[in-house]
Amino acid sequence: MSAPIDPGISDVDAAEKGQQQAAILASALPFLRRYAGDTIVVKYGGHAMGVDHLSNAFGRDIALLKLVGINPIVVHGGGPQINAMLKQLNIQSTFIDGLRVTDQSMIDVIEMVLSGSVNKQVANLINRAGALAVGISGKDGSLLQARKLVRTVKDPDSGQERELNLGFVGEPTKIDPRVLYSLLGSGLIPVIAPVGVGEHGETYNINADTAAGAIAGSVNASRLLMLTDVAGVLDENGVLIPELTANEARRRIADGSISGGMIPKVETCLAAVRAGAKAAVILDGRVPHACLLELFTRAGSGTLIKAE
Ligand SMILES: Nc1ncnc2c1ncn2[C@@H]1O[C@H](COP(=O)(O)OP(=O)(O)O)[C@@H](O)[C@H]1O
Ligand SMILES: CC(=O)N[C@@H](CCC(=O)OP(=O)(O)O)C(=O)O
Repeated sequence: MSAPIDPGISDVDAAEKGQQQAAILASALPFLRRYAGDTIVVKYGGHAMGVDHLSNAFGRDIALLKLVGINPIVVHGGGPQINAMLKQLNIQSTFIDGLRVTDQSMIDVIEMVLSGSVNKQVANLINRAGALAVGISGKDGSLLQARKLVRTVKDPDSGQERELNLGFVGEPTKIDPRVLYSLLGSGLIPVIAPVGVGEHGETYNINADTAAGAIAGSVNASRLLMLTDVAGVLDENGVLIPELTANEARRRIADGSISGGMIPKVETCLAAVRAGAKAAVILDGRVPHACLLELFTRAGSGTLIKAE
């Protein structure tokens, strides 16, 4: 009998461990069959990006999905990275309902951070894990077409509607998915920065959740996974809500128990399932291998928002 490779592990232990690993792999079979050939859009959040062991696990998850015959498309954020760059440049920014008010002095910086450093870092994470990812901006191939987002609020005193000026914040008007199909058809993984292009070639800053939802709808993704820095949507006592209907989501946004950055996330999930995605999940990006846990185990996690 040959000696075990690791002197600390006996042959019996190694065989047992091998059996366990094989059983785990085999238990993924029904899930692999369910998603084979499907397109899955993953929103990779700014906060979930900052930690090395989590981002390496994310890169490996996406590479693994591709290598088992699923088509992942990654849309990334970069809010914290934009904050850091604006701070270095002494530019203040404010948020309204989770959206960064974006003036002329910021839009070039935001485009540089999102389409430049962050986009390439995310693609590189996946490439290092053994699959081939290509980083593009939403402007490439006119993928993410947009117009200025108009938000109105009711003035509490007069009761009249008034327009908020969010500057160069865009909302998607049309997705041209040809560049995505071209990359997917060549066995590549698209990694998209949430920067949109207007009718006259102008650049728009699009919330990454919103961009991911619009893209998921346009390619009829079977799942939209939104990785973030909390367990999912929490109720007023901080307890995870495992499943959310459209009505309950709207009620919770109106009563303020869903606020800030969670608003675009939930609105996006609702819009994505309305537009054709079969389900959307808000997931805890602080958990290593959150994507694999969600797709390949019965445990699942986070908050599921389903088509009604
Ligand atoms: N009901 C809620 N459940 C969970 N998080 C919420 C809720 N309401 C507001 N939030 C806030 O939304 C944040 C997630 O949004 P955001 O910071 O934009 O995430 P990301 O950077 O991952 O896109 C949470 O960290 C939390 O502070
Ligand atoms: C309009 C708007 O708010 N755009 C976002 C784009 C990046 C983003 O959404 O990043 P996270 O997913 O990391 O939050 C911003 O400027 O921060």
